Amino acid sequence: MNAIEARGVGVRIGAATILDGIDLAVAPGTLLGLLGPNGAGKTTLLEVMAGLRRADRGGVRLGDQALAWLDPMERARRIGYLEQGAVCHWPLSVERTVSLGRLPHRGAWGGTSSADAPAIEAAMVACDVAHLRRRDVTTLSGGERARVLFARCLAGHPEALLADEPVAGLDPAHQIRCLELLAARAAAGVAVVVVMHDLALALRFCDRICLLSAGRVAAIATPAELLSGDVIETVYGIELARHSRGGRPYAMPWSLRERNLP
Ligand SMILES: Nc1ncnc2c1ncn2[C@@H]1O[C@H](COP(=O)(O)OP(=O)(O)OP(=O)(O)O)[C@@H](O)[C@H]1O
Repeated sequence: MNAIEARGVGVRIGAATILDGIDLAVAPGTLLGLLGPNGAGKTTLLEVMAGLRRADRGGVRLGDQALAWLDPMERARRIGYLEQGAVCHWPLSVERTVSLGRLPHRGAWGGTSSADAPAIEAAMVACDVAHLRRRDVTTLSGGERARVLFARCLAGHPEALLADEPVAGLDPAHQIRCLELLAARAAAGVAVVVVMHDLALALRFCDRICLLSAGRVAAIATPAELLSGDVIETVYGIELARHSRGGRPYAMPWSLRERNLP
């Protein structure tokens, strides 16, 4: 059974169709990259899959249950959502911020459990922010803050993890570390969806890639399958430089197909 699945999801805003009949199933143990040009609908789809935005058509299933019928606390416990932009509104310490990822596990009376402290510590270590634990999150650099918010998400041990551009703003070492962490969560049985713009990293790390274009699915395939055709070039209007390493094909954006930019 799929851990999380969008079925026929359609979203309209005013007169605009933002998403149109999206079917996307993510099995446990899969790291799925959600890619596509700016404005293709990636964040909108992730918000629908996280239960943060209502679809006008279709819906989302988490395991064998309709997401819309889940109690919000259970939904927060089972789905980890990392929003785009690494925004922290409150001047909390790093450790306290990461501990907020455990809130959905609190009982009706708000009590902590013995699983909280190890989960918080492991998430801080995994995201390389343990040394910042006493710092006020609002004083961190953008990349440090992004890692803290990622740690908050990991600390909740969700069964589906939806991350919107988690590697944006990270240096190359922390980008690789972040994607290795997501791959490790997937290997542990989590269904992971990661929105990204870095084609080379997506092709390198993701098990499958869903390519969105103007609110529709242009392709869902493995990196090798995608690179055996030209759907990536067509969707982005670019030429790729193709390579392979250790038998695994990858590519990087090389040039525009048409020079119609200013
Ligand atoms: N409140 C809104 N009113 C009008 N249009 C909106 C609104 N919210 C989103 N949109 C439009 O919906 C489309 C999809 O937006 P979305 O943020 O999902 O795209 P995206 O693929 O995540 O883009 P990016 O790669 O730039 O982050 C865009 O054209 C955006 O302008």
